[in-house]
Parts: sequence; structure tokens; C-alpha cells
Amino acid sequence: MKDTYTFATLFLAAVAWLTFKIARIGRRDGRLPPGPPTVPVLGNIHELPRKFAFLRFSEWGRKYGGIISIKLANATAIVVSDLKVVKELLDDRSSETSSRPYSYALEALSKGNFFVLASSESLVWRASRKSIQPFLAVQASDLHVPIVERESSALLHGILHNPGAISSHILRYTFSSIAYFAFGKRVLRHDSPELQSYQTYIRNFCKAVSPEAAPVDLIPILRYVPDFLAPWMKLWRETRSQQLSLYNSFLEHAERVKEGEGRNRSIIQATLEQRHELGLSRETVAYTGGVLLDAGTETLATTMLSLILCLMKSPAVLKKAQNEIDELIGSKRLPVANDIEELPYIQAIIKEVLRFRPSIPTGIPHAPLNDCHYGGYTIPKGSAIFINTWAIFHDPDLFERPDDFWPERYLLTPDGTKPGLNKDYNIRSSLSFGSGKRLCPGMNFARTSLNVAVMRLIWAFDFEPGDNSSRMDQSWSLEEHYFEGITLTPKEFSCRMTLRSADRAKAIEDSYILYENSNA
Ligand code: HEM
Repeated sequence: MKDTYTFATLFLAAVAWLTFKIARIGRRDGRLPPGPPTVPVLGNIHELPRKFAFLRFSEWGRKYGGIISIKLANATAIVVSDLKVVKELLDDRSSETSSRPYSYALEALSKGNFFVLASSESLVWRASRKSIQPFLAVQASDLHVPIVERESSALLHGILHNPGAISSHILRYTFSSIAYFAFGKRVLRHDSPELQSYQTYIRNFCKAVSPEAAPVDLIPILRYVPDFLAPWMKLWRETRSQQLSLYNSFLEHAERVKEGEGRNRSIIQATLEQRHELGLSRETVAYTGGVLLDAGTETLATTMLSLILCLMKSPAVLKKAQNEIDELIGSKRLPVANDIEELPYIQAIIKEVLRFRPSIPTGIPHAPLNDCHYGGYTIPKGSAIFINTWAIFHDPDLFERPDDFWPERYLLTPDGTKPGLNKDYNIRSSLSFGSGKRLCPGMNFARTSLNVAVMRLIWAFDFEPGDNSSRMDQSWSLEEHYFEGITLTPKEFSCRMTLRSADRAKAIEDSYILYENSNA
């Protein structure tokens, strides 16, 4: 009898303990920053929209403050929508807040080698950043210029001869520039099989790490589900095999190519030479270069496509930019990298597109290495911290007409904010590229690539809507024009690019022949 009582008491205590634990799932701890009300178990999951989550984050930021917390079952996400918090928490305390949240899905896919998402304590992240740094630093811009001048000359040539496939030409430009810089291998055709397999792989990769296809990071118990009940396992296996085959084919090229010495080597050739010293395996070296391809190709291409979309919808801005460049250069030679210094309006257009349509609107999440105390709150170790650049760049208190594409704002003030604004910090020009120790290492290369390609496209072509529906369309709606994934990617749009004059065609042909025959 006594045993029965003891068992019943223990059983009831266990049920009470379990109920208490389950009821606490999804609840916001009082030490966290404020945020929207939670419901048991889910927390705020049910309120997250399927698309453009940054818009909901911005709304919550306006309601609950510049630093908020969101509960995703047991996990916590912090969203920063205030410039002052970005500076104090992520820039100034970068050594504490520059790790990444752990992702089981990513671990399964890339076995810890994908350094963009690796912990700041990991050897992979430290060694990979160290090996790429000398090639991507601002002092290395003399390495970037010949690559992007040659690839952008091929871009103009491609559009001239096949004006219908703008997005593939842009993707070839960004992919080939980075593939050459990283592995010494170019991709010459916009319809090449390499580019197509890259696109298939990257689509699968984004899907494979998304919680919709593989909710293992939200519901950790799913990690123990057997393979035949877990459809994401098949997707992970396929994606890993595509990833390895892509990265390895480029790595083998870098190993085969003997030419290229000193600073003319590709990033991966140089990394291979010092891989034992750096403590990197051959597979990790393949990933170091592959990650540059993955992180750089889409971000650059989506920014350029957004810019073309904006110019197509703003004929007056395009005309003003063409007048500026014609006055400096005329029609007989292609613009070169240094010309950007003399073209303030085109500089303003590039800054404006990075503000108006940031290619990663909530950045890549950071995570604190340990529990971190800020502003009276505690941010738990490992929780995801998002920088909501969208909210900052579209804040009506900072920007005049924030939802308009209006490059002139950057002629009025260097950071584009309202003239005479009394604020604590200027918006640093690198904000679209992240923060602290994780600041995008490709930023200088990206800027040179954007400057050269944008100057040349504006100089060479008129951009007009290719069909009547987009001719009538004056809207800037995200829903209409953008997919949402990790990057803010424009949907396919019809744009007719017509050559501005016959002497420009000659300059394009001449420069194409010159670059293709050189060893840049
Ligand atoms: C317009 C173009 C680009 C934009 C807007 C952009 C933006 C970003 C952002 C927001 C991050 C996250 C930074 C953080 O965590 O705080 C990032 C990381 C990164 N980007 Fe870029 N990026 C661009 C182009 C490139 C290019 C061209 C490359 C390579 C050549 C590149 C390589 C990387 C890498 C490797 C990381 C991960 C850094 C780390 O985790 O330590 N990016 N980028």
C-alpha cells in the first residue's frame, strides 16, 4: 500500500514537473528584452509571417523598442532595429557578440566547414578568415580592379549580343568574378552548365537550411526521428553531394593550374600552400573558396538586379546619371574603376540601392559567446541576434521619404539622413555589410564590382520596361517584385537594354577583345 502511495506521489510530481516545463516553453524570461506577447509552447512562432519577416520585425521594433526578443519555442531571437544598439552591442562589443547560433541542419550539411555560419571560436572560422584577408582587404584593391574590369567588359559584350537574358548575364558576372578570384577559374557563358548547377545547388541549400523544410532547429526532438520519417534527410544528402561536387571541381582546377605566382595566385592557391600551417584539411580549403562563391554571388547579383529595376522605374534618375557620366567620359571609351571618384551622382545611386533594397535585410545572425548583459537585459548565450538593417534604413525619423528610391538624399548628407538631424551616430557606410568581427570580408571587392559594372551599364545602355505591364507599373511593392529567402531577390522582370550609340558598341567590342587576350 505504502509503495502504491509513493509511486502515485512520484507519478503526480513527474506530471506536475513536466506540465510546468512544457508550460514554460515559449515563455519570455523576465530578463530578456521586451517583445510581442507569447503563447505557451510556440512563443511567437505563430505570428511570424512566411514572407518578408523583416517587415514584422520592424513593426515590433516600433512598438516594443530598438532591441526586442522573440520566442521561437525554447529558442530566443533578438532583433536590433536601432543604430545606437548596433554600435554599442555589436560593433563595440564585437568580441562577445560575433559568434553564430548553432544550426543542426547546417552541421548535417557541411560538417562544420561552412565558415560563414561557424562559431567565432572555431578553428575553421579563424583560419579561413585569416587566409582570405590579404586578398580582400582594402589594400588589395589593385587585385580586384583587373578582375572586375575584365568581367564587366564581358558583361556588356554579353548583353550587346544577347539582350534578353539580363539576370543570367548579371549572375555570370558575379559568379565568374568570384570564381576567378577564389579559384582562378572563369565562367564564360551565361548559359554554361556550371552556372546552372550552381543555381540548382544554391536553391536546394537555402531550402535545406530553412525551418520550413527541416524544422529540426525549432523542434530539436526531430533530430532523433528515423531517416524514413524525415524527408529533409534526403534533401540534406542531395545538397551535400551537390555542394561537394561543385566546390571540389573548383578546388581541383586551382590545384591543377600552375601559373600565377606571388600576389597573382588565386585565394585558394595561396591557401593550399599554407594549409598545413593553418591547420586546414583539403575539404575545408574547398569550403573556404566555396563559401566565398555562395556568400558573394547572390548578394552582389541581387543588389545589381535591384539597381537595374530601380533605374528602369526611374527614367529621370537614369538620365541624370547618364548625363553625369557622358560629361566625364564621352562615348568612345569604357569607364574604368577610378572614374567613380568623379561621379558623385552614380555613387549616390549605389548607396541608395544598398539602403532601399538591402540584399540581406536582417543580416546573418550573430550570437553571444556567453550570457551577455546589455541595457539591463540578459541575452542568453547562443541566441540569434539579427541586425534589422531594413528597419534602420526605412526609419522615417532618420530618412526623408524612406520608401522612395531617391539617390539625391546622399548628395544632401553623407549618410543620406535628413539634413540637420540631431542624432548620436552617423550611419556608417558599411552597415549593409554587417558588423564587428563578422563584417563582410567581401565588402571592398563587392564595392569595386558594383562601381565598375554600374558605371559601365549606365554608360552603355538605356533600360526600359520590356513589356506593357511593367511599363504601366509604378509600384514599389515587395510582394510584386521580390522573392523572399535569405536574400531579397527580385523576381524575373522584363527589361529591354538598348545600346545608346554605335561608337559605344565599338568601344565594347574593342575592350572585350583586349581583355580576353590579356592575362588579367
Ligand atoms: C552587395 C554585396 C554584399 C553584401 C550586401 C554583403 C553583405 C553581407 C552581410 C550583411 C554579411 C553578414 C555580416 C555579419 O554577420 O555581421 C556578410 C557576410 C559575409 N560575406 Fe558578404 N556581402 C556582399 C558581398 C560579398 C562578396 C562579394 C563576398 C566574397 C567575395 C562576400 C563574402 C562574405 C562572407 C565570407 C561572409 C561571412 C563572414 C563571416 O561570417 O565571418 N560577401 N555579407
